[in-house]
This record gives sequence, C-alpha cells and structure tokens, in this order.
Amino acid sequence: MGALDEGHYHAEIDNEVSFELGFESQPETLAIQDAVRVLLQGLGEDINREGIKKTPFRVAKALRQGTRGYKQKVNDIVHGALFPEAGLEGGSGQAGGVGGLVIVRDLDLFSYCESCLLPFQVKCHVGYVPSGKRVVGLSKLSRVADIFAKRLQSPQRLADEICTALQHGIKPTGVAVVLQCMHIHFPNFESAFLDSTSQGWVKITATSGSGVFEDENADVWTDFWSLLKFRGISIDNAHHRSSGQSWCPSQSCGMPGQANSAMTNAVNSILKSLGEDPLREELVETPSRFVKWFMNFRNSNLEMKLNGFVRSRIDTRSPSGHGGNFNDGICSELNLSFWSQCEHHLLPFQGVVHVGYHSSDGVNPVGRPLVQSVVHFYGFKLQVQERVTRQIAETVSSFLGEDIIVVVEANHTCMISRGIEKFGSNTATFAVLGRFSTDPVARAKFLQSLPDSCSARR
Ligand SMILES: Nc1nc2c(ncn2[C@@H]2O[C@H](COP(=O)(O)OP(=O)(O)OP(=O)(O)O)[C@@H](O)[C@H]2O)c(=O)[nH]1
Ligand SMILES: [Zn+2]
Repeated sequence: MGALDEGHYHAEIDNEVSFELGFESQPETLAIQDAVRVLLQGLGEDINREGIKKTPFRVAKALRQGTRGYKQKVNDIVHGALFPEAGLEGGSGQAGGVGGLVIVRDLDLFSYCESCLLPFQVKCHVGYVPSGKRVVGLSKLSRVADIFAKRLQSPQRLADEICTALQHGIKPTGVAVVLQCMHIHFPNFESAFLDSTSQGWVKITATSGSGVFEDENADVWTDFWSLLKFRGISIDNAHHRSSGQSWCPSQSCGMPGQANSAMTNAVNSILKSLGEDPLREELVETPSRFVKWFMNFRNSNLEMKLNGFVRSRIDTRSPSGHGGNFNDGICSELNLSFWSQCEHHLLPFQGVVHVGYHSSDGVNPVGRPLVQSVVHFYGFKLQVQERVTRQIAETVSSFLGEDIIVVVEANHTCMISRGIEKFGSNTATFAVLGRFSTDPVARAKFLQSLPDSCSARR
C-alpha cells in the first residue's frame, strides 16, 4: 500500500499546485469575478471601496475551491488504495477483510446548498463491510466523501453519491453513509424585525445504503447505529429518501418575486463557471432564490431612517444620572439576535449581541425592541464584525447614555466553508464607551452576567 499511497499523494499535491498556479487568469475565475461585481453593484455598493475591492477575487477563490469536486475523480483516489487483509481464520463469524464492519465517524465536511448557494456543514459517518479479503485505506473514505461534498448538493443526493461511489470503487459487501447536515437559517431582513427567533440551524440527517445496507431494517444497520450512538447520534431525525422535500429554508420563503435580471444572469454565469448545468432541475430557481436572500444586505439608507427613529425617542426619554454606585446601575439587553454578511467573502455571519448600559432607575428608557432594531439595521448589510460592534455601541449610546458595553458573538460561515475550515469556531468582539472603558470592575460585572451558552454557539 505504501508505494501506491505515496503515488496518489503526489498526484493530489500536483493537482492542487496546478489549480493554484493557473487560477488567477483562468476564464472561470475571471467570469466569477465579473459576476460578483454585478452582484455587489446590485446591492448598491461601490466596488472600489477599500473593504470590498478584493471581494470578487476572494469569492471566486472560495467558490472554485469549495466546488473543486467537479474536477476530481473517485477512481484516482480509490484505485490502488485497496490492500489485502485476512478474514477470520476458521470458525464461524465475520472479521477483518471478510464481513468485519468498518466505520469512520465524525468526518467534518462542508458542502454548498444547491437551492440557495449557501454552504452547509456536514458531520459524515461512513461504514462498509469488506469482502474478498481487501480493505481500503481509511483516509480514502474521507477523500471520496469530500469529492462529492465539494459540489452543489442536497443532503440526500450527497449521501447517495458518496455511497454509490464507494460501492463501485471498493466493491465491498455493502456501504452505509449517514450525514448530519446543518444549514444556516435563511437571512430575511423583513421577518427578522418581526420574529427574532429564526436563529440557529436547520438540521437534517440523511442516510444511504448499498449491498447489505440496502434494506434500512437490516441487522447490519442496527450495528451501525449502535456504534454511532456512542457519539450521541440517534436515528430519530433521519431523513428517508421518500420524503423528497427540500430542507433549505429558502424553499419555504415562497416563490421568489421578480429578481433583478442582471443579478440572476450573474448567478447563472457563476453556476456555469463552477461546472454546473444551470438548467438542472434543482438549480433552475437557484439564481432568483439567491438574489432574493442576497438583496437583504443591500446598502440602503438605513442610517437615515434609524436616526429619525432614534431622535424622536431621545426627546421623550427621562434623563438618567450617575447617582449612587455605578455598578449597581448596570443594566443589560442580552441575546439580541444578529445577522450579517461578511464583506470579504459574501457569506453570512450570525449570532447574538449583548448590550450593557447604566441606568440609575434600572429601566431601559426606549425598550428592548429598539435596541434589537439597531442591531438589525447595522447587521443587514456587508460588514465586518468589528465595525458592526462599534456602530451598535455608538448608536445605542445616543439613547442609553454614554456608558455602553457591547459584545457581539458570531459564527462566521467564511471560517468554515473555505480556507482554514475551522468548524465550530466562534468570534467575539467588544466595544466599550464611557465609564466601561475605564472601569474594569464594571466591565467584569457585565461580562459575568453573559449567558454561558447562547445561540451563537449552538
Ligand atoms: N477582522 C475580521 N476579519 C474578517 C471578518 N470576516 C472575515 N474576515 C477575514 O478576512 C480575511 C480576508 O483575508 P484574505 O487573505 O484577503 O482572503 P482569503 O485568502 O480569502 O482568506 P484566507 O483563506 O483565510 O487566508 C480572512 O482572514 C477572514 O477570516 C470580520 O468580520 N473581521
Ligand atoms: Zn440552502
């Protein structure tokens, strides 16, 4: 196996290098960059603005690397990676290279949703029953799964494609694939103001089986689920092929309305550049769905609206002085829901915001909904987390007083679905104004009041 594995290793490294070398001038990369410029202009952005000047290139890089599976072949990975391993010597039973179940659990992958083009996370578990006294190198199971994850997918299609590819590549007695998929909730500017609960993730478990796993009720599935149960995984919410319904939250937003045709054409061009057929049934509505959610982040004149709103509230609020012990008057609005769009990669980041302020009578003079509105006003546009944190702090200080502390905790899709692939990472940013910037005890009092587990980390 050693020699063969080494050969494959070098082949893969070579592929990666040539992809990187020619990448910048390849027609597909240039076409995606042009399309991203059209999308940014559709949002009302200045494409030469410092923060987003490099965004077309970053998006092209992220999308092409994130869908590199279209260019990879299963045979290149599996062929030659099988090696002999004896089965049970005499007696009855199954073990080793004949009938001994092998499972690789907890492979972290990400894929792109074919309905809305947002990335989704996948925890992948693969099992197979060897036959013919041959087993496959464990890393190959993960590599094959990744080939299909790095395409535009739905969970069931992804599970089926991994399963079929492994069945053909290894020719074992059977293959089982279980995928736990998590899709970010659909960003919606309008409904976020009405319903702050559309946070967190849509979760689904998709399964696929071939050979001895073809029958969902077979004993071998029971063994497989039992081995997964040690990892806290249960069959309860497993998605069966027959249900056929899309899991993507964009589908439940109704049919897309009239979308900007230059923008939908741009998305069509991206699909083609990635190696997809925009006429594939599941992709036909994708450009208009994408444009619909993307337009939630248009650069409209939100500050002006907000300023009018805030000014009228300021006139009616009761002044709050600093009498007594400052720390006794620390108040907070915790777990305000937060949605934004990373201006570097055009990917969502989502989480919660905590706002601390001082009030001698312990009363929020404008109420929580206004603070929540401020969070949404600054969230729903192309942002970086540090900027949105500062903007929230500055704005709430105009009605909650000059002593303000703001913590934003968010999951960045761009930390998962590209480059470094840091699954489960979470970013916290911090802004302090007035007394909170000079008084560590006041800061500590507020920070200690933050909930341990909040939706940003779920
Ligand atoms: N500070 C900050 N950085 C962010 C935010 N959102 C995304 N980023 C980072 O923006 C950077 C963009 O860096 P580049 O090196 O130009 O782009 P890239 O090649 O796509 O990034 P990497 O693959 O991570 O090296 C990355 O480090 C991202 O993690 C944010 O809200 N705040
Ligand atoms: Zn989706």
